[in-house]
Amino acid sequence: MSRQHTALSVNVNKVALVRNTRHLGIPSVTRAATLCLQAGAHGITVHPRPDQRHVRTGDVFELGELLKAWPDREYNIEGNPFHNLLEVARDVKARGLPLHQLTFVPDSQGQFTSDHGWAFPSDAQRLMPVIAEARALGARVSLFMDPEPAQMAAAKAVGADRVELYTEPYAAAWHTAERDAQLERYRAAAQAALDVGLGVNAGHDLNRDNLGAFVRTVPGVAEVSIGHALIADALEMGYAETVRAYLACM
Ligand SMILES: CC(=O)[C@@H](O)[C@H](O)COP(=O)(O)O
Ligand SMILES: NCC(=O)COP(=O)(O)O
Repeated sequence: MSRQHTALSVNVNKVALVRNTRHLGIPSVTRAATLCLQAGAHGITVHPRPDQRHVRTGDVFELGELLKAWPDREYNIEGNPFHNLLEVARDVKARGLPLHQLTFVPDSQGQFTSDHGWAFPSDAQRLMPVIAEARALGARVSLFMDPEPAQMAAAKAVGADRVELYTEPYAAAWHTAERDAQLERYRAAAQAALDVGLGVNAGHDLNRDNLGAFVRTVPGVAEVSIGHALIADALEMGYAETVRAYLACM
């Protein structure tokens, strides 16, 4: 039986990070997204952090306008629903822009980068109303989660549609003897998610080396969102060749 297709969503945060060091508008975030979509990326991811250090609210709207012209591609907006994410999502919806998926990430304000998932039962009560609001806006809700099989039923119970498995521990183990043990953790977590009816996404520090083994070993990965390594590769190879290389890994 053939393996399920995994979508590649390109996170353009790091393009905005470089752009924000001057007031010249280059490199263009929308141009980067266009080139990635033209090369076959299945979607675009943004993580508009409250400190606006990379993708900013205006970028979210401009990318939404861009994605209107690509109706078969997905827009994934990540962030903390207890900070700015829902406000951004309400504005996206009010402007009639695509709002396909909201990925809830439990980052603190000004966090260096995402480094953990939601925890149950402690986060359950506060997540339920914000998940309900996001779904009422028409978005699929994905919860950023550590690869803990025992947590997946709780993620389903609070109303999530998917989980995004936080893959930094896997990526960090790639060149070590822990690689297979890490892969087994993610395989078991994904299976637990699938068993309770959740879709499975994955992301953080995935790259051209570690991506193939992940999607071949972990069952049912619907989408990977990749930013840091992919944009670093694009500095050397260009967006189009880089996206094609990541697609070939899958
Ligand atoms: C949730 C997640 O893993 C990504 O959004 C990652 O945090 C990218 O954010 P930065 O580009 O700010 O590191
Ligand atoms: N959700 C993960 C993401 O969007 C990108 O993470 P990274 O590849 O920048 O680590």
